[in-house]
Order: sequence, then C-alpha cells, then structure tokens
Amino acid sequence: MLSAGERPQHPASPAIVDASTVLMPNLEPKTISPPSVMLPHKSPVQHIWVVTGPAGCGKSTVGQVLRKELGVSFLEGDDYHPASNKTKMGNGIPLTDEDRWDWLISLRKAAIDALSPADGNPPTGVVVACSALKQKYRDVIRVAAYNSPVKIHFIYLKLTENVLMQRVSQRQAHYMKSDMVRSQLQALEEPQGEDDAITINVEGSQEHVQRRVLEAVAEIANAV
Ligand SMILES: Nc1ncnc2c1ncn2[C@@H]1O[C@H](COP(=O)(O)OP(=O)(O)O)[C@@H](O)[C@H]1O
Ligand SMILES: O=C(O)[C@H](O)[C@@H](O)[C@H](O)[C@H](O)COP(=O)(O)O
Repeated sequence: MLSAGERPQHPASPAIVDASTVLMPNLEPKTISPPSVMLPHKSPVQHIWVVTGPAGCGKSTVGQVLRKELGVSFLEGDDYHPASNKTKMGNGIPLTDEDRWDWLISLRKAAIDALSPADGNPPTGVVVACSALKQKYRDVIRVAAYNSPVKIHFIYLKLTENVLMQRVSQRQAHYMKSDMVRSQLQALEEPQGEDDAITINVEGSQEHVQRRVLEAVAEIANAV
C-alpha cells in the first residue's frame, strides 16, 4: 500500500515528447498513420489516462482521440464543475484551491465508476481531461490507484502562452475566456520528477500531436 505523498512507480517512460518537430519531413500529415494502441482486455490492470494542461492546450481534442483509439470512455473535466465554479471562470475570476477540491474529487469518483460499469464488463481504462495544474491536484487524482490494480498516467500537453491564447480565443461558446490563461500559467506546476507523468510539446499540427500522444501511450501500455 502507498503511504500519503507516495506515488506509484512506473516503468521508464518517455518523460518529454516533442510533437513540434517533424521527424519525417517527407511525409505529409495526412499520410501519417498513428500507431494503434491495443490493450489486453483480460488484464487485471486498468488505466486512467489523464490529459492535463491549461485551457486551450488540446485536452479535449487529444482526449477524444484516445477515447476512440483505446475504445474506452472519455470524461470531460469541465462537466464536473459545480455551477458556481463555471460562473466564476465565466466572469474571469480564477478558481482557488478550495474551489477545485470538490471538482477534482467528483472527477476522480467518475473515473473510478467508469472502470466498474453496471454491465459487469470492465473496460481497459478511461480517459479524463483535467487541467490538473498543480502537483497536489494530481495527487488528488492519484488516490484512485490506492489499494487497486489501477494505473494512472498523466499526459501533460505543453504549449506557450501565445499559442494557448490563440487557441482559447478560437473557441466559441466556452465559459473559459483567453484572459484566464495567464492566471492558469501562474498556478501551473509542470510535472517534474513525477514518474507517472509525461510531457508532450504540442506546438505541432493535430496530426503530429495525435501521433506523438499515441506513440507515448503505446510505449507506456507496453511497459506495464
Ligand atoms: N494541435 C493543434 N493545432 C491547432 N489547433 C488545435 C490543436 N489541438 C487543438 N486545437 C484547437 O485548439 C482549441 C482548443 O483545444 P481543446 O481541445 O478544446 O483544448 P482544451 O480542452 O485543453 O481547452 C480548439 O479549437 C481545437 O480545435
Ligand atoms: O478547457 C478549458 O477551458 C480549461 O482547461 C478548463 O477545463 C479549466 O481549466 C478547468 O475547468 C478548471 O479550471 P482550472 O484549470 O483553473 O483549475
């Protein structure tokens, strides 16, 4: 059993992956076929794949790709905020630690529930989009693995402030406006020395980001 503050140790995984570098310059994005990720259905180990980072880094986009490729459900973190948090964020007021606890706990519970569906067919895992800006927020999610054969993996999507601002500005009809990005970056503690977390630089096109993420996920899954 893990004691408080202790994190599950993972086999070596790529700590930082760069999707902004075109490793195969002769390939057009549309010719790139991402690796497919197959996880054994009979394995007692289940995975919680948490896609993290500030608003606009691509959590929902990447989360949907993983949902499809892994054949598991996808939980959008935004859906688990109480209305008061959404109102705050919509008014440009950054959330406090207190605002975030209940949200993180609800999201963690939803992830655990998704691993034990009522139909009795446990999935190989679940994908969760959650900003998880600080280490202590990731620690709240990590509790889901205590005393259970669950492995948690954080996939942090790293992007510069300028690009984040551009991408958030592009989004229509979302309560989170671009001026919140700065406060999120101030709160951000990038994962460092956290064995269950990888960083993916996501400046590149969606195709390249998708490929890098799927390669990283395949590598982690194969190492378990
Ligand atoms: N690699 C990418 N290149 C360009 N635009 C992207 C990329 N990934 C996501 N986007 C776009 O950026 C915006 C924010 O992405 P989204 O997945 O909603 O981020 P998040 O869930 O982290 O807030 C969306 O309009 C999305 O289509
Ligand atoms: O996609 C987005 O717009 C954000 O990532 C959004 O998910 C927001 O970040 C969280 O709902 C909680 O806010 P904090 O990131 O400030 O905790």
